[in-house]
Amino acid sequence: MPEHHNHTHGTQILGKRTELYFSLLCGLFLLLGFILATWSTVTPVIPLLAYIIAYVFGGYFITMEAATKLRKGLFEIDFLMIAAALGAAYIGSWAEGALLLFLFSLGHALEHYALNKATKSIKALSNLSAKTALLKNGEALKEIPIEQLALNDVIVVRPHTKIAADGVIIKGASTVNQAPITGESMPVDKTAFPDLQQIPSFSEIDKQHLVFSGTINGDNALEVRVLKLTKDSTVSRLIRMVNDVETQKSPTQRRTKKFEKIYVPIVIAVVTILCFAFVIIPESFEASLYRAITVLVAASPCALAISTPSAVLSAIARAAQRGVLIKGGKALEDLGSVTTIAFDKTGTLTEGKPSLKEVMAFQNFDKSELLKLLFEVEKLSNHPLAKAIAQAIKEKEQLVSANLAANVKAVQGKGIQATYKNEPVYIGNTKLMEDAHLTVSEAVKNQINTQLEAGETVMLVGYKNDIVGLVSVMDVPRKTAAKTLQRLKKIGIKNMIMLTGDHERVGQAIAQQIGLTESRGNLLPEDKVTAMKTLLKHNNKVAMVGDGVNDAPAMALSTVSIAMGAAGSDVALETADVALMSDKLEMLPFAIGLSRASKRIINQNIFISLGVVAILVPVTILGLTNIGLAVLFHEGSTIVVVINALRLLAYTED
Ligand SMILES: Nc1ncnc2c1ncn2[C@@H]1O[C@H](COP(=O)(O)OP(=O)(O)OP(=O)(O)O)[C@@H](O)[C@H]1O
Ligand SMILES: [Zn+2]
Repeated sequence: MPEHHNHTHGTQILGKRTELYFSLLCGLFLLLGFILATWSTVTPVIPLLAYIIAYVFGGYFITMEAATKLRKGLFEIDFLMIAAALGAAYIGSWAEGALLLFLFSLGHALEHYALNKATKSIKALSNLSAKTALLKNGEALKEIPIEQLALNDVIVVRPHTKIAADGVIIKGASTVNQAPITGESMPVDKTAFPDLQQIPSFSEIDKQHLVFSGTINGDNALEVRVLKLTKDSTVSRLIRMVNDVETQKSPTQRRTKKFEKIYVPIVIAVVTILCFAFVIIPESFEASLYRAITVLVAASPCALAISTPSAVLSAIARAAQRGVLIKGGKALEDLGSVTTIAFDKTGTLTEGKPSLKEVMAFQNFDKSELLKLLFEVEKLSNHPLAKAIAQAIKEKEQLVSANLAANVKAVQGKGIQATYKNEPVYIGNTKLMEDAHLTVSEAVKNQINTQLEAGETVMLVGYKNDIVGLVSVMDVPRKTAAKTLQRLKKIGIKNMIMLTGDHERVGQAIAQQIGLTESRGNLLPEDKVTAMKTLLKHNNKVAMVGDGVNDAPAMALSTVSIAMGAAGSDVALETADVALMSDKLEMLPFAIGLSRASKRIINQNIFISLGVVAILVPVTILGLTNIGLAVLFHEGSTIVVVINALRLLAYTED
């Protein structure tokens, strides 16, 4: 029953650990009672008194929980435990009853302690943020609480201090330790945004100019323009999301819960029947009751209840330490069971920062005019191809923006349309030209093929009813891509498929270089959806790794969506099931390996919990053990299961 492990009912008079102290006090009075009872000269009333006090301390929290649940009409483990303890008292086995309450409450206090430990690394995130910021006001600096920061405020970040807000660097260059958010241990180089006149929105700025609240500045001072309020910062949202994660149940958790719903009433029924065993077999009512209570203890599915949530939480905590946000038990279990992964190409398997290869003018169109057109139009688009083209031309030609382009509209999977000097312009693939009723001549087609042959991504430029030029770029695979895919294969991923909007041939070339099993090109976003549907039909569970640029619909459809570089992308962070905060593809085998390990541990835990019950129940029914041993094994398995789950906190890839 995961709920009762997540919060405590009743008093907290001894602070956060009241539950633990109460349990220890219970144990203390139990011991006292035991000593007094064996000390023959005292009257039996005195040890009894000690046992009663032990009952009060041991039973307090359990009774509170049982009562809350009873009010909701739920009979759960706590209720069973109270019944067992009261029954033990009735038959005069006060010591055993007190032992039961002691171990049960200790077990639970330890569970809570363990779970707190698991959530601690996540909760530590909330301590990440700086408390104050150095606000720059003209030349004056003023220290203010971060909550008072407003958008577009400029703050100064001194060397080796925490960055107090999400924003863009406007002055200075430094290295920043982003480990708290992305899990990357290497500091990242950051520079000022080049064009302070026109600062785009947060998610359109290249990450080398962005800083995040909670990360740590290196050797040089920075000036940062605040682009997000404290409550909306990446770290605040991370904390919020991780807190939500705890309340989402995994499929196994739901299944065990369902099982308990049927199982617990059966236990109650069997135990009730056992109370009347004396009717059939020659024994006293007390003997029957004793057996019934022992069976009750043995049959309680306490370990089962804690086995999955403790593993899920430990795994999520471990992932968070490495900059991987897994949003709940379902995502974790799905990720642990996929054997098929679909990848987006641009920005996922490739760097996403293509270099400009060729700019070619046709039809006597002036080349420098073509360059200018490309720069003006592409700088208005935030597609990675557009960014690369605009940036490269700008640097090469030393262009400054003249704002000659307007009305930019992205045509998904095809390119963009806009106006340049008030005339319609189209930049994109052949499909886009066809849509615009521009005929692609044989000569142009041949030129496209030449470029494709070299592995370049080709785009055409249609302007004033003519195809006036061609531009090609080349994106390179991430350095770690090939190795990562190899590792994925090793841990059991069978199908790795690339879904790209780029030309089939470019896709094939990249796929071969890095070792994908399959590549599909020329896909519009809706084709990616269709491809995903087909994959799901054949493989049942499919993960999709992407950046959300043109693959959001396909990602949404996948069993488990994985966003890369989520630290800079609001949408990806919010919508993906798993977010790799860093841009590091190599975190994928870690995340999947961890998920698989969790699945294994969950299965082991369920096996242990059910196994102990399966052995203990017949043994107790046959009267082969006493209540003390039943208590020891029952609570022992709970503790074993929790410790097994905690191993995930130390998970590393082999
Ligand atoms: N802003 C743009 N400027 C020029 N061409 C574009 C632009 N956006 C898209 N295109 C053209 O449309 C094609 C498909 O784009 P899309 O965004 O679907 O995929 P992609 O970025 O090439 O690859 P992936 O699907 O792997 O991310 C591109 O290959 C390019 O030819
Ligand atoms: Zn429990």
